Amino acid sequence: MSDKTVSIYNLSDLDEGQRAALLRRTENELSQFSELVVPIIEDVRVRGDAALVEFARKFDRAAISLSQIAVKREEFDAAKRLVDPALIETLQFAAHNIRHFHERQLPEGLALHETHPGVLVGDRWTSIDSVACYVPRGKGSFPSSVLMTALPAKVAGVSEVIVITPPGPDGTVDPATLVAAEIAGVSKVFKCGGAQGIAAVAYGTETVPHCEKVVGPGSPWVVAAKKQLSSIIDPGSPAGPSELIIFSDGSVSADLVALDLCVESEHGPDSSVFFVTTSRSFAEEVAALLPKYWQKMPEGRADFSRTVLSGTKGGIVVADDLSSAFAFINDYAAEHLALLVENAWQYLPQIRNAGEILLGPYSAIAVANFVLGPSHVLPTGGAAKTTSPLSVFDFMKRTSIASVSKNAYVLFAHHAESLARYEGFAGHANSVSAMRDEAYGARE
Ligand SMILES: NC(=O)c1ccc[n+]([C@@H]2O[C@H](COP(=O)([O-])OP(=O)(O)OC[C@H]3O[C@@H](n4cnc5c(N)ncnc54)[C@H](O)[C@@H]3O)[C@@H](O)[C@H]2O)c1
Ligand SMILES: N[C@H](CO)Cc1c[nH]c[nH+]1
Ligand SMILES: [Zn+2]
Repeated sequence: MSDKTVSIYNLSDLDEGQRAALLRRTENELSQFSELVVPIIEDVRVRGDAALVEFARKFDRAAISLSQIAVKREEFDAAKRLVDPALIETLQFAAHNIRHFHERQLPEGLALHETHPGVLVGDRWTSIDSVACYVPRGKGSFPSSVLMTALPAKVAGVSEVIVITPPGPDGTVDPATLVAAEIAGVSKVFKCGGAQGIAAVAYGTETVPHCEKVVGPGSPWVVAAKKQLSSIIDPGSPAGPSELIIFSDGSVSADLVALDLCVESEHGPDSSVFFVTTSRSFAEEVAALLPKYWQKMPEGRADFSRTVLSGTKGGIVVADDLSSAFAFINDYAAEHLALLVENAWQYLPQIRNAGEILLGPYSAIAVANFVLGPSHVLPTGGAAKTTSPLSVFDFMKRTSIASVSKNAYVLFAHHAESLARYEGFAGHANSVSAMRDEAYGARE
């Protein structure tokens, strides 16, 4: 047991520096990881599979051989025998909801509008060619993350979807992760995690194919490697250590708030979890309840939660009024935001920045993490200010399409020539004027 106590901050007592420190996440402090991943990445670039085998031994304590990097058919079959059928049913339930949610997101393949007679402009959406889904395995296993990344990619139509994940010390992939991959229609799974896994899909190795993009959550090693390799592979939006802000006006029980504070704080000491409220007495009530719920958790997880909630990356924030509470929430731009209040819809207009907003106690954070439908891979580290949750759009690209008829060309050529001459582009101007003359000629 530990004597750590939950941090309680009075927002109005904080100076600018202290407030800014609360908004900072582990992910924003990547410098030590950024340096350490450089030799790992370089080694994978130069030595490929041989480096992956060595790093699996060093960082995952897994003695795998070159021929064991790619998961074999027999390993999928063995995994299915090992996983409880009830859990397989749950994975199928989650997959159904995730697939359904993302199918509804799909844009029209080709959407054109006539802006002038004879002028069609619009967008064509096509899928990207290949993607690697990173599935973590350091402080737990994440079959749910397979579904939350691979299914949107599959729905988007990506033809090559692979999974990379660290091997366990026995050299195997977590069995439920393999079952989830099969449910998602992914047959290529590779045993490589951390920075070395990201380098493998960026450069390609003898066994691991190069991919156009890598998505999925991961430890700071993964996040730092993605940043480092962003000119070689599209690293997607950041998905670092889990984050949660709970807001409550006191209209639900303090127990409910305390229980949900334990949710994302149990991921690891690098997670960030805050409870924001305007009531000091409610804050103290929630803080006093936390030890009761830590006792109901395994010591390792309880210790992560205590560390987060009693440190500087978590705790309870007491605001003087609702407007300063929501100002903090919007500045923070949390990955997950839970409104634990009776009438949650009333607060929705106050929130501009969050990866997801869970309205009311039944739209529970744990339900959203696993089975609701929207992907649990959401922007972390404050990126929710400018980026969106993982969706089919991460696996598709938009191409502008335009078609101008001969008759419509005359008007457009006239205006294009004006701008071309103003900007000093004679080649541009000549090309439209010559073509316009030809079009005029054709009309006369
Ligand atoms: N944002 C999301 O959607 C989401 C979802 C699930 C999990 N998460 C987060 O993902 C993270 C998962 O992290 P994790 O650690 O459990 O798994 P991980 O697979 O991301 O990291 C483990 C790997 O890191 C590498 N590593 C560990 N120590 C190292 C060292 N000293 N030097 C070099 N490499 C080293 C190893 O390769 C190891 O396999 C957690 O922070 C969790 O909060 C986020
Ligand atoms: N909290 C993670 C996303 O931030 C999702 C997850 C998976 N398993 C447990 N939690
Ligand atoms: Zn979680």
